Amino acid sequence: MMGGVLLDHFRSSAWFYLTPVLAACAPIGVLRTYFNQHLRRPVRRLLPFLDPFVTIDIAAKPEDYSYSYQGKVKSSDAYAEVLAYLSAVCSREARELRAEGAVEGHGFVLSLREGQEVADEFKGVTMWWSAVAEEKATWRASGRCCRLTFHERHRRLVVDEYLPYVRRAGQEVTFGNRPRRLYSNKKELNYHSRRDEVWSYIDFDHPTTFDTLAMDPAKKQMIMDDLEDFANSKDYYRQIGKAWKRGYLLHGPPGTGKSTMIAAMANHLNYDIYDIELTTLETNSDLRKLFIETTGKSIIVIEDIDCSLDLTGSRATKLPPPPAHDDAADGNDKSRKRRNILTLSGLLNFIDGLWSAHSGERIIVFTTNHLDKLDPALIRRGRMDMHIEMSYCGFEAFRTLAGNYLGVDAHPLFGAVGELLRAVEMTPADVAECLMPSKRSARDADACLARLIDQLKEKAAEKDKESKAAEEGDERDAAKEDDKTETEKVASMSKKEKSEEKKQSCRVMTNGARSGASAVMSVSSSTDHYLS
Ligand SMILES: Nc1ncnc2c1ncn2[C@@H]1O[C@H](COP(=O)(O)OP(=O)(O)OP(=O)(O)O)[C@@H](O)[C@H]1O
Ligand SMILES: [Mg+2]
Repeated sequence: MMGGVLLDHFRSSAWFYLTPVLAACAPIGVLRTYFNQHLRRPVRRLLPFLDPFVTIDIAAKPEDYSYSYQGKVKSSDAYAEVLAYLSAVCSREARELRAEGAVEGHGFVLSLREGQEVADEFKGVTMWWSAVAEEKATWRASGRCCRLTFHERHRRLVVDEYLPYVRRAGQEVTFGNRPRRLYSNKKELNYHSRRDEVWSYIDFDHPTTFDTLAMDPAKKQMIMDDLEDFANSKDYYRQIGKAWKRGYLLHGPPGTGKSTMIAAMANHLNYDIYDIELTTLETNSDLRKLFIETTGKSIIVIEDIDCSLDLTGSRATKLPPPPAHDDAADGNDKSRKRRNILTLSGLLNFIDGLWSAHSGERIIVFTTNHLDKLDPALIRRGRMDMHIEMSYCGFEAFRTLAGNYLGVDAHPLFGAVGELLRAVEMTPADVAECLMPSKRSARDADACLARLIDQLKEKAAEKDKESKAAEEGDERDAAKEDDKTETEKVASMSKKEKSEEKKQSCRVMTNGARSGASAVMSVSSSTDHYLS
């Protein structure tokens, strides 16, 4: 009775139907265990013989779906670099392409449409790239990926050489496709700030080139050669064990073209510029943070370094005087900051400390109007490899400016200008100002050159006046000096006479008071006092 009730209950429950299914599945589990334990390894060994090709997927979105601050999924760097690399290969070979706006700049990136394949040659080995839809696509990510297929025997070549090469080449394509940038540092930094939070940038579109830069042609050529040599010397720097960076110190009076030279350098090498405003930084770690967030192929500039910081003198941390009432609550924080303030040694580390050996080439440029104010440690060779003096306008520099502003290479007034430039000092900025035609449409060379000659003559007259005044001043000083020497002569004569008198009086006294030495001393000292 009891058994019948239980049987009815079992029949009406789910177990009645599940039990046969479970019984049927049991051998599958047993089989799987058996396969894992005994067959998996030999089968894996056999696989390369059956299918010798290996595939690597480079996904559009990284696994961790990192978000940018606007809430968008950040595209994987590697994927963007591979796409940029493949863009050139695709444009040659593929028949069904997709064109997308480049992540940076205004160009297009050509990529494969899904299911398409292109072949790429590397060191005589053929690699196949195809576009596939990723299996793990989610609502967040489009799930596209580039699949690389190659023969098993080229595994090491692909991993060690080909993939790094593809990334590097992709970075170069991306860099080359976008306009150059002028970065400037933001004021508020914290240790965890990302790159876009420490630097802001605008497109750098400065028209200056070495052709339009006015300076001595031989010096200009030397600088251009040096820059090119540096940019092509990656292996050399590795071989000699030096970080791939070079320092240039530009010094000279205001308006001689130091900033213009930096623009010409950036345009010549096609590098970005990072302009660091030191006065906005508080600590050495701020500087380090900025530096770490710079990229290769860049010029890091600190303008007017003598004014930016008190960097002269000792390398020791210079602590500002403590505030009068530093309340306990924020006292710790303040004192921590004060102990870690931006120092000369911090700056030296920035130039050639260990962490300056960042990937990629970097040029560091300092400018100053006062070379003599800088600490020798800061500008010694090796740190600032090349010292470039930007000087007043010479004739060759003037000819460049005349070409730029007036479009003339020769003119009857050039001779007069040349002579005057030899006699007076005028900065290229001032010369350029004179050569700027009042009406841009009509470049009136005669009028501009005549204006320049007038200015130069004015300067020459001023210089004459100054030198005459200086000569007169010198003569007056010399006359004063003569008067002074006369008076001094008289004074010294009377001093001599008086000391003679004193000696005689002493002799008299000594003779008179042979018995007491102290008496002699007192007399002589009172005589001295009198004389003085
Ligand atoms: N060597 C030069 N070649 C061409 N243009 C020049 C040159 N020097 C100066 N100029 C002109 O003068 C302007 C000012 O020059 P620039 O700002 O480069 O001078 P600077 O040496 O950096 O001055 P400062 O020391 O005041 O910063 C430039 O915009 C440019 O038009
Ligand atoms: Mg300047």
